[in-house]
Amino acid sequence: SIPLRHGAHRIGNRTDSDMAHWRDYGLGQFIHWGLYAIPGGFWHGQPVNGAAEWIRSSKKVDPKEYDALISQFNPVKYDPVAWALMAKNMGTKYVTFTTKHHDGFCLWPSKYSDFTIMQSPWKKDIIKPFVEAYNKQGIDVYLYFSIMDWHNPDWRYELKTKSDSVAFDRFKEFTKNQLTELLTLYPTTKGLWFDGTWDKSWKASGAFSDELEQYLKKLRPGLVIGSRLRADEKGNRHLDANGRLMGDYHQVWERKIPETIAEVKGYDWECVMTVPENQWGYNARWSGHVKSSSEIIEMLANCVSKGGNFVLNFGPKGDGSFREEEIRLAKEIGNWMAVNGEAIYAAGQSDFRKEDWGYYTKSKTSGKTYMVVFNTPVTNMLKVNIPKNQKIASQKLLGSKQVLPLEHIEGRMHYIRLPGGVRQQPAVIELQLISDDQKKELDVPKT
Ligand SMILES: C[C@@H]1N[C@@H](c2nc3ccccc3[nH]2)[C@H](O)[C@@H]1O
Repeated sequence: SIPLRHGAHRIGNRTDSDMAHWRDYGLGQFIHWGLYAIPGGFWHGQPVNGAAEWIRSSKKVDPKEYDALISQFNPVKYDPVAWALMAKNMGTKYVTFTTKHHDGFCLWPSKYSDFTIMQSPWKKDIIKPFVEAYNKQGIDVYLYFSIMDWHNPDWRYELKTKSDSVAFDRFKEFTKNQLTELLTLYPTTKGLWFDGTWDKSWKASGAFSDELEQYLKKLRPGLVIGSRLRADEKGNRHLDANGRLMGDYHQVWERKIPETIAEVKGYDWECVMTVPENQWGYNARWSGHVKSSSEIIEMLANCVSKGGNFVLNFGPKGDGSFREEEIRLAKEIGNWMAVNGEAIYAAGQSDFRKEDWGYYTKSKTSGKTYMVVFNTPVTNMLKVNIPKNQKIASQKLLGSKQVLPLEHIEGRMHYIRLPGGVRQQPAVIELQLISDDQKKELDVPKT
């Protein structure tokens, strides 16, 4: 292997309890909120193509004109307690919240910037009440932080000259100071979600990104940081020059889900997903396909069946209120999670062969296997191929606890008959399995 000083420092996944807790989340919420929510995808009355939180860049807005949005940021409907309750009712276990997106606007009172919530009419810390409200609901908080910062004059896309490097050295110090602020002001933060690290300047800063990660983890032992922060000294990201993951989980899955379990490569991972096609910040005009709760639940089950977490994004409006579609989605997902959460929470990949009707998950706590059924066959007969030395002791519909008929076909092939009827959401069947020898004991008549 290639000798690396700033490549992966660990072979395999983290084995500590903080990471085990992260692995068990199943369902998370992402929140993108900032100045971009004010224009909401429109500029001078015209819709702007691209993601709403990128409007400054995609519309090539005059920085002074964009930054002047700060004078309009006065979210009178911001209610973190209500936000946290909506998340709780959705069944959310962790939340990732934008402290600073690419535009450089800080939602916390940073001492190192003149472009923060304190310079807006709101004049109060947004993050602190948010963290308190979510923690009160038992939801862990992760802070999103964009390394790329369009507002900071020392930011560079690439380091061409000596003066670029001098400026970028100042920028790296600024970055480290802001991250220290965040971990100090919000000590219950469980992890940092880095973004904006794809440019050449950062790829040339592998050593710094490595030292920064080690510094942050020393400041907060147990902190969870994904693979989007680091670069190795050769400019590789996510995987180092030896193909090893740099970070605690694979953070490449933005708006995409691994097709096969092979693509997961055994790493911890999470998928972050938007409701419309590609809008993270509030956009007044959602064009294209908007996902239904059924589609979102299908993605959630898909991720958990492959050992990952699924994080759904919400983009509050500039005034701090949520749009109707997102409020409805949170409710519908929450209704399903209330009945079927045991198939998602502290669950992961099962050893059953994937079938067309949907996904298997396996609970790490109950040991039970779950069938999350999306595509009911016209026969209502669900194929189940039982792995060697295992038998199904019971098969029940979650919610109704109704025992379903099990028919042996041949060999390890069985059918489970799903009750007919139209369903809006996927049905979940709980399988209680026992090993063959256990079954023999059970079959022996009591003397
Ligand atoms: C989690 C997501 N990451 C940001 C982003 N910017 C991108 C530019 C190019 C390609 C992908 C991107 N994702 C999005 O603005 C959002 O914050």
